[in-house]
Amino acid sequence: MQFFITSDPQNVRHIFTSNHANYPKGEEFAEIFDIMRGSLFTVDGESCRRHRAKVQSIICNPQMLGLITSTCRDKVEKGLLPFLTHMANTETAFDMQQLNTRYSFDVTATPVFGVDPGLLSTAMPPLHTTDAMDTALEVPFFRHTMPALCWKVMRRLNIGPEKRLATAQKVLREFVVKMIETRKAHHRAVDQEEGEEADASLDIQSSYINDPDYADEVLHATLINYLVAGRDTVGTGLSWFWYNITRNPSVLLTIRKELAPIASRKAAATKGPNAMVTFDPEEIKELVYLQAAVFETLRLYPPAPIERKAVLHDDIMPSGHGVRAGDTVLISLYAMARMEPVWGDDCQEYRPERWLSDDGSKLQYVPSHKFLTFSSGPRMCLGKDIGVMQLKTAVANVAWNFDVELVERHPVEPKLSCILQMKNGLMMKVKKRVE
Ligand code: HEM
Repeated sequence: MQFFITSDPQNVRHIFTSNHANYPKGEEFAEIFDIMRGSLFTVDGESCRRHRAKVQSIICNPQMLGLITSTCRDKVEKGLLPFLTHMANTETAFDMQQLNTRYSFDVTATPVFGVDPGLLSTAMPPLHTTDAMDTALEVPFFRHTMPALCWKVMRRLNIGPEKRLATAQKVLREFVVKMIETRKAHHRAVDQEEGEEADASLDIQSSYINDPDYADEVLHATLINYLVAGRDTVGTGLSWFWYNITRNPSVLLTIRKELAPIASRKAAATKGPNAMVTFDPEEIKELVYLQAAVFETLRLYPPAPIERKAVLHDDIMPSGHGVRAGDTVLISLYAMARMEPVWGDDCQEYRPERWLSDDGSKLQYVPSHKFLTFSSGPRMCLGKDIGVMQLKTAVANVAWNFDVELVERHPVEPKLSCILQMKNGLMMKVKKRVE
């Protein structure tokens, strides 16, 4: 098998849009991510169209969007801010990456299962499930880079990284089964109490449980797919955002300037020693600089740093390179963000202004084949607006109420994984901000 590796936006447009039928995810992709096999993430063609339509109808439903938004608001106000207040009062350093994992896991899993896993509660429970998710995305990175025969032999013998992966997959499946059971028990209890009146509360899993297209294995894969789509991307994006802010403090000042008019309207209602101004997702929706700062992080540190496609038929790329049926195409989003022909001389700099019109009042249109962070074409991310809302809400609330600093000499570097986490976490300190 041959790899064709590219970071050329014209090739990307060809692969993801103009000739996308020739570049499916392919059978090997489904094998590499076997924990999600049968879910939208791993399928092509007609099956993909059916899965996508179902996901779209679920997450675009206004009631579901309302639940996702209120979960986000609650987790920020009752989880994230109290935790940071405690860290500020006790002047304790903490791992911001781990905190973001707790936040993004809870905001994702609560609407998916209709049960709050409570990772962001004051008890700070152990992170067995999220650790398992990390492993479930780390080991496939190595599967991408070695001949399939090698990792399949290791899987058969249950040795090396494959042994870790098997354990992680078991933890994840058990978690999903437990959440399904918890929800069913809740439904039964409500039905008994209220007789004929069915439980009208909302969650994503209920839309799948009685659907014959989603038998056990596919149901589990689908629910895990939701967790990965939401938790890994948002959590990772947040960590790199705070890292960028510690290196570019002027961006934080500009974000606060944009938040100030909303904050001053709310300040009168929030007096008291530990009082904080909090921002609802709806209130900050239109803030363009905040959005630009988030996009700039997602450009430089795309949570999913590589895309992989199979080649069905021989083809010629816009760059003039030929690919053959059976080849594999890899696209490095991380490299693309750092290429002068794509983003200009200052491509390595963290500069939210590149996203704004000259007077700074509007976001500029950037085509998705250049800003590939949410993918492009018919397989583009379905949760982009949700993810951006969850990122902006966490950022606005923390940015307004706290000063942040990186613990001195803490080594920040990416981990080798299908998700761009930090290898050593992100050790930070926060101080309660006095205006
Ligand atoms: C910062 C946040 C996010 C980023 C950067 C992101 C990025 C991506 C990327 C790169 C893909 C394509 C994956 C591939 O080609 O294999 C994707 C697909 C997808 N995303 Fe997101 N995502 C984010 C948040 C979310 C959220 C919050 C949800 C759910 C509510 C979501 C739902 C989906 C779904 C369902 C797909 C599959 C589309 C398909 O395969 O046809 N995403 N996302």
